[in-house]
Amino acid sequence: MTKAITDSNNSVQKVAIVGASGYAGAELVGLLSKHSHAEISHLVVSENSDSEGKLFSELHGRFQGVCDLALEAFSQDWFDKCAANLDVVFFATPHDFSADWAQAFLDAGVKVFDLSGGFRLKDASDYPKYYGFEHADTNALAKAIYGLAEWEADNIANTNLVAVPGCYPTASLLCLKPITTNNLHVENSLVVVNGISGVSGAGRNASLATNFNEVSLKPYNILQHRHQPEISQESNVSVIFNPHLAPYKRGLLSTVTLQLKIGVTSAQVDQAFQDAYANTPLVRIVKKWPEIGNVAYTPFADVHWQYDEEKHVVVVSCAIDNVLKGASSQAMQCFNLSLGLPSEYSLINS
Ligand SMILES: NC(=O)C1=CN([C@@H]2O[C@H](COP(=O)(O)OP(=O)(O)OC[C@H]3O[C@@H](n4cnc5c(N)ncnc54)[C@H](OP(=O)(O)O)[C@@H]3O)[C@@H](O)[C@H]2O)C=CC1
Ligand SMILES: CC(=O)N[C@@H](CCC(=O)OP(=O)(O)O)C(=O)O
Repeated sequence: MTKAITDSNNSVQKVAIVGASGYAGAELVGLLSKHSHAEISHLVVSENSDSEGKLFSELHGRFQGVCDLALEAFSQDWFDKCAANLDVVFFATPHDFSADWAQAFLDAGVKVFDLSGGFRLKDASDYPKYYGFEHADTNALAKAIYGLAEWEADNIANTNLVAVPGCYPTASLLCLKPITTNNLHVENSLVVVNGISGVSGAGRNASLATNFNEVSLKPYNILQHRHQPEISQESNVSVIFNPHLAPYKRGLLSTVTLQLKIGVTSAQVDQAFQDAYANTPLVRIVKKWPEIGNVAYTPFADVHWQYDEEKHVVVVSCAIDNVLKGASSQAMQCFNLSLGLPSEYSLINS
């Protein structure tokens, strides 16, 4: 049963979205436009963007009449003029932009919700290896809170810097954490995570590799994807991560396989998932294997598992919309938690 959504908070936050011309930023603009505690002050793109000066709704036609603000170009001047009047900024930008600019917004008293990977990894030395740049701000990195909404609600509510999880990590961790936080798995055993994503996961800028005519179904970035250390860090197990790209627009599915300790029963496994998700309206325990078609364009995550008690193997699968639960709607959940609202506020029944 879904819990009632309470709203005793009267504050209205002035927000800016940097990266509003992109896929994740655009979804966020749509969600924030109907949020009763948000007033969109600025929509921002890069300094030399082709989109500067265009109306947001000109670029993303389905938001005509929903948000018709003009896109502004980010620069030091923009920051000096606008940051002090903001309460909140969302970065839906490249990872290095977030790493470079978060502290400046924090110093100006602005809460930061970063949808990129700029603040997700605790070990700064992973940034050159997995992201291709030295992290500019290891102090802020150490303070950032990982924004997996169903698992980190209290920490998210008490920070000014949220690292919103990656899309594959969101689905993978929702599968893994009920098992690993209860220590049901065999320590140091092989944990395999297979992920599959539609092409919107690669962002809006055209590239041959993500051109619809070029994409069939194939693994990519095997044994080197930047989400491997993120999933391992947040599940506390070292995982093998196998991402796949498929020819559809929206949605992502992650299926994980773990070896459980001898003696672990089906009842224990079921209980671990019930304890985690019985009261989380946006994570649905479903009775059949999850389908992308049931979650695409929604903020829901659908989770299902099967345990073989004789082989001690559990397989868990989770489907999400990569741009929503994998990015923008999870950022909204974090924003809600920071305001003391239920994380699903304005995301369901609205
Ligand atoms: N797509 C997805 O499924 C997911 C994306 N994310 C993350 O969200 C972020 C955005 O992703 P996505 O929307 O897909 O990417 P897009 O490529 O679609 O959009 C990127 C946005 O960032 C803006 N931008 C680029 N450089 C700068 C800069 N230097 N200063 C200010 N703005 C800049 C672009 O504006 P313009 O080009 O007009 O200048 C554009 O609005 C990324 O970090 C991504 O990893 C996270 C989870 C899932
Ligand atoms: C299909 C595709 O290319 N997906 C992207 C991941 C999505 C994304 O934008 O990454 P974050 O979740 O880390 O922000 C990739 O594999 O790099």
